[in-house]
Amino acid sequence: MAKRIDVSGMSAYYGGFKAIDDISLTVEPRTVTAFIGPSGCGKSTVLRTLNRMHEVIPGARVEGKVLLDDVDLYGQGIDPVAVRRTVGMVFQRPNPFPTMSIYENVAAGLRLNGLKHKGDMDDLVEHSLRGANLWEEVKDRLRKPGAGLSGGQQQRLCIARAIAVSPDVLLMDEPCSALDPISTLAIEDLIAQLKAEYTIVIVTHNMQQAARVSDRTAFFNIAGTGQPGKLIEIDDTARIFANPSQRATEDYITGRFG
Ligand SMILES: Nc1ncnc2c1ncn2[C@@H]1O[C@H](COP(=O)(O)OP(=O)(O)OP(=O)(O)O)[C@@H](O)[C@H]1O
Repeated sequence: MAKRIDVSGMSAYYGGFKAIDDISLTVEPRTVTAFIGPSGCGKSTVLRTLNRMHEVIPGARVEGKVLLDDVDLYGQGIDPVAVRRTVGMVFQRPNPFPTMSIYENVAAGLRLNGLKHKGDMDDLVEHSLRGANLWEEVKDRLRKPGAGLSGGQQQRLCIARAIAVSPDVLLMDEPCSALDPISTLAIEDLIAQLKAEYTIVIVTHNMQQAARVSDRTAFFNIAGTGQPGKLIEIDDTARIFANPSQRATEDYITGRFG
């Protein structure tokens, strides 16, 4: 059940340092939005505010609103753990649970959600691994350690783990930056398929990747070291790459800056 994300007037801090200033943007259900911009402009920080991972860092806080459909994720009585179940995340480095088997990596979140029935578990594990385009490669070695897979397979395992608990949104923080080109293409194909069911936001340093996988692109920038990151513009990806409305965006995507 893909949901719409609506960020308004959002600023994010690390202690006294304002890392993000007054961001507003909307992400429609069943679309892929890419966050691009130079290092330190706050792409990962914004991503982590979308599932309340930002505040895990001591002293970090968020101002403003993040709505998932009509629910304010920072509203009173909202459980951050429940938010993280609804808004799944895949990280830069594949991080399967190292001591767990392939099967258990996918099953772990389902067990936390209280699922006990073995037949249901088997079905959901298979469904999630198929959803992550990994089933055929691992179906005969489900009880082997997840850490024994290749980097690209491990990242697809992490995606299987993330989708197993049926999130509404998938956040991906440079999911291909540790992968070779073939594994990168496999993940990009997967993102194109997952879009049918999820709202996806991906941080990437790779312009071609943003152009290939996303419907919308958000360009962030910073005025200088120590300054907060700002959203410069968000628009259809084709437009951002062909005819952006801001000069800074054009300079960045044409490689004149950043
Ligand atoms: N845990 C942290 N504690 C303090 N400051 C942080 C922390 N994480 C990030 N920052 C700062 O917040 C700002 C934004 O960082 P962030 O990682 O969001 O940028 P980014 O655009 O994702 O960068 P990159 O492309 O290099 O990953 C930077 O100035 C960074 O130094």
